[in-house]
Amino acid sequence: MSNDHLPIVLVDDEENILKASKLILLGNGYGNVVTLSDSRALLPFLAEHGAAAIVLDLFMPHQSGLDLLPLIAERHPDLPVIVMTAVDETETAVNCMKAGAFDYLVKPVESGRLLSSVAKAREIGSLSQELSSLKECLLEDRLDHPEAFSAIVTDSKKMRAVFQYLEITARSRQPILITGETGVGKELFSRAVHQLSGLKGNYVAVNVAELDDNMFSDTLFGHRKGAFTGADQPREGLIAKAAGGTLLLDEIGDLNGASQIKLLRLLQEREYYPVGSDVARKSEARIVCATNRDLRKRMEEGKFRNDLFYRLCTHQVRIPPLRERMEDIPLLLDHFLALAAQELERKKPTPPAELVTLLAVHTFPGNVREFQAMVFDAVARHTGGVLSMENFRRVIVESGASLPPSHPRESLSDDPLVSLFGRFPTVRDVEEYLFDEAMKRAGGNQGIAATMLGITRQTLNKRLQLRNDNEVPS
Ligand SMILES: Nc1ncnc2c1ncn2[C@@H]1O[C@H](COP(=O)(O)OP(=O)(O)OP(=O)(O)O)[C@@H](O)[C@H]1O
Repeated sequence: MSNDHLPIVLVDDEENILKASKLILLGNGYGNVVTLSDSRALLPFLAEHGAAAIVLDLFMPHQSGLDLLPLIAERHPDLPVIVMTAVDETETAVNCMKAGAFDYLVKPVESGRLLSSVAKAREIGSLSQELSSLKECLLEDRLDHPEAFSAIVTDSKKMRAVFQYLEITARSRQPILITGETGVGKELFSRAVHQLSGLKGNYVAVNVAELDDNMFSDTLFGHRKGAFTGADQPREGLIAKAAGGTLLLDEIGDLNGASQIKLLRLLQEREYYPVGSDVARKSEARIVCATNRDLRKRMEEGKFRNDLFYRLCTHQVRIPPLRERMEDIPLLLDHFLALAAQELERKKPTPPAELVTLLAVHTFPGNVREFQAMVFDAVARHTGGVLSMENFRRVIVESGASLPPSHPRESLSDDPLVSLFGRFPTVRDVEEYLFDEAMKRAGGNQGIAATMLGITRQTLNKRLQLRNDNEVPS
């Protein structure tokens, strides 16, 4: 749960300082700032309302900041406290930090310094609260809003952990990065994040891989009338369209370099300039990014900026590929059979009992999207009775059940056969593998290899001969 709705609490016995600090914060987008001139009111206030961060004076009558610090740390361990004092002594500063202070500012405090400290404190506080909630949720295996995930058909524990993580992080103002191979359902997750966020504005999605830098600025930031030739009318960008809502930047791993800098600025400053305008606009849209690329690899290749990656990955989820959650196959099969039957206006066919076993040997490089297409095609070809396995068999054999290049065989080490052959092997695959292996270990001696294989030398010789004859010369 994000702490954005909670107040920033300023505690100081000097009214002037309270007023000045409050004005600085209000003028910079902090809508909820509470001032307390009597330090004794702080703990009861926190117990009733909570806070996103506290700015605390040290020397106050009745209850000093130094007395309060350990009490706050004990009762509200995730709450960051910024100490703001006239005492410029290293020893005091060290004592405060030891007692749990998040930062130490010496009066008079420059407004930029106060703002950056409060912004950091709020961010850290939010993350630490999220972490505590996440631990709690995982320990209790709890899901508070299962309805947000109703479009995602699954029976997988890995997916449930992703749901739990998103429940906690969806309300934060930080961007969320959703990664996963093509067709795993990233768009569905992005919609679930929007629903969970409680934001009332629009959900807007855009594929940024298709945009060059000019188009990126124009599409996201909009333009002023007359900003460039042909700009006869002003254009509202997608950030404005998604104000108070969510903007999904899909295929973020393919975003061009120049636009990456603009996006980083947008995320850091939360403001942007429409094309042709020098008046900054506040961005009120929550950003979700999705990609099927490996962003770390893109960084190593120099195609994705490090600073943008680290800005995006505060909240990051990886949606597991279908082959890592084969327990989803029966549910998805049933779901897509019903969907296909409804769409094609026919009776939902009954799948043969062995179909799930056949599907389990496939590695689904196109993930759920591929599976959905397979089922729809089978239902379209279905002529009555029990659903034919033939269509599924053909697709699996034709695909060679090969893995996408980004996922090498080692990643499937939990299934030794798939790990060895890249798919569930045919008898012929196994036979050829065994013959080659035996010949290798026997140093090319057919007699020894035949003994190892438990067949006669003649049989081995015949099989090898046959294979050589069938091999297409390269
Ligand atoms: N768990 C699921 N339950 C039901 N439908 C799903 C599930 N996962 C994916 N789908 C369906 O599979 C299709 C592909 O999903 P989606 O477009 O969200 O994938 P993606 O991860 O965004 O892919 P890409 O990286 O190619 O954009 C959609 O039709 C989606 O509705």
